[in-house]
Amino acid sequence: MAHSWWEISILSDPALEDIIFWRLEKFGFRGTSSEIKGNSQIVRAYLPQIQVQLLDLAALSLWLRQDALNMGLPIPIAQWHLIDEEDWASSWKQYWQPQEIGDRLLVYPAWLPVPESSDRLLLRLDPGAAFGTGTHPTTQLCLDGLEMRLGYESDTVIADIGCGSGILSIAAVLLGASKVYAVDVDPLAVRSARSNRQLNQISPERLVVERGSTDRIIKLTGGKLVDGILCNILAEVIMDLIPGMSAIASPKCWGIISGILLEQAKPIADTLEQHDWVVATLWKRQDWCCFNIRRSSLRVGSKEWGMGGDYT
Ligand SMILES: C[S@@+](CC[C@H](N)C(=O)[O-])C[C@H]1O[C@@H](n2cnc3c(N)ncnc32)[C@H](O)[C@@H]1O
Repeated sequence: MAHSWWEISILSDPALEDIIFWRLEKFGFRGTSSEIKGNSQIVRAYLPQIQVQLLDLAALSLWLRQDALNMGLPIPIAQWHLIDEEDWASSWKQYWQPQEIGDRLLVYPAWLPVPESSDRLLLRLDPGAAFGTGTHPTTQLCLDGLEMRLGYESDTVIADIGCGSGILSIAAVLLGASKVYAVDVDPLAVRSARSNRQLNQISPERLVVERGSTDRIIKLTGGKLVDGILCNILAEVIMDLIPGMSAIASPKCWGIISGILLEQAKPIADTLEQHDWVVATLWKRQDWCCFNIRRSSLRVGSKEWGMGGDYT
């Protein structure tokens, strides 16, 4: 039987975009897109019908109303209706266009014809029901960080925790990583990442995609430690995953960690430092931030060698 999906569209002041994305993500919405219409913006997102009750959507709308009032902005107009699986699959696609990210990547919807030539690395993607189209600021921050990291390294083994559509893992391979282990707790994400792996003609040996989290990485690598970690999940989840990240990290491991709102940066940075990570830089885009971290293996007495990030 075909599933039905909620399609929610929210008309608002563009200044509310971040908070709307954040609320939708917390609700589990996927395929989020935004479009500017005059002085306003429309954010659209989709969620399987069975995952949410009508009353929850009304509550979401009240939260958004409260957010707007707190920020002194016009109250957003949220509308929702049910669409069937086929309509869902085609409706959000029309709002998602090819997108250049950083200096080297071009994220390209799978259903568009492949361009004859491009001076960028083509990352073809059909996220299906998974998160990760490249439109979200946190994904973009991670891709920027990855591009910079892999520009200087070769023969790098990477773990992507919470791979979603596989966008970061595939970018890592395109940028030269020798092996990537991608995990996600959501079976739909695993399916999506595997099919995107195939779409980009990457072998299952070079990009391993499995269901799970940090503990699964240890099993997949046979206990070998990784050189780099990508993790773009919400701050609350990252907090719990930090010990697991330390357990899979080699002494020179780096990490690109995002999904963190600016006001959540300090507790996350403190916890990272307690687990022997140095927060080297903090990048921000809109209200979101991304930590570039590395293992604090260079210690002299209790003093660490490394740049402290400004995350207060
Ligand atoms: C915000 S999406 C990121 C997707 C993609 N990596 C990107 O950057 O666009 C977060 C993903 O993390 C997954 N996730 C949530 N908690 C997790 C956990 N404890 N371990 C592994 N994956 C998790 C979710 O299922 C979701 O696919």
